[in-house]
Amino acid sequence: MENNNKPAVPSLFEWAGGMAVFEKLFDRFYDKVLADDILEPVFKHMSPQHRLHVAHFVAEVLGGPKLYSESEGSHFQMIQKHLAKHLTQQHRKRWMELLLETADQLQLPDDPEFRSAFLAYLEWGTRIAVLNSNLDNVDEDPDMPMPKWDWGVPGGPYLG
Ligand code: HEM
Repeated sequence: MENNNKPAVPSLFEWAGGMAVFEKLFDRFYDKVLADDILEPVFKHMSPQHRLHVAHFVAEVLGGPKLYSESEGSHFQMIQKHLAKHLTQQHRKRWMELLLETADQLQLPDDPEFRSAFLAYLEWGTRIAVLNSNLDNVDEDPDMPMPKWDWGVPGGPYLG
């Protein structure tokens, strides 16, 4: 029988703390990127909106509002932004390292359930970014939907 008293499972976006958390996370992160020897050359020409767009993209993937796809871009456009950037595993690893360091500094939830899902998405997304960055074009539907990431095997946060 269905248990109607079960609390609703929050999205990863809600559990992380909402949009202000994502905007601050990527703002601090790109400050670090621009001060980093390995990543600065890759990002030195990024637009002033870049950090906000990436924050909104990731927030949307994790269950947040559709700010990115409804007014800033699309999954297809995001893929296009990485084409021919010739990213390496060294770039990707430093990107991951700085983002996770920032997440710790801003005290994003550090429960195993949230962090394993968050890390899984970042691993997936950054590896695809590297793959696409070594292509000149991709044969994808321009209307392809945004990816959606959820809690995975744990199914939700540990609520005690
Ligand atoms: C989960 C992983 C990632 C996501 C969600 C993501 C998302 C995005 C988005 C949304 C844009 C477009 C921003 C805009 O509209 O201004 C973008 C552009 C870009 N991304 Fe990523 N990205 C990821 C990983 C990476 C990695 C690992 C690198 C390199 C180490 C990278 C390098 C770039 C570059 C160079 C641009 C173009 C910047 C410019 O406009 O000059 N991305 N990314």
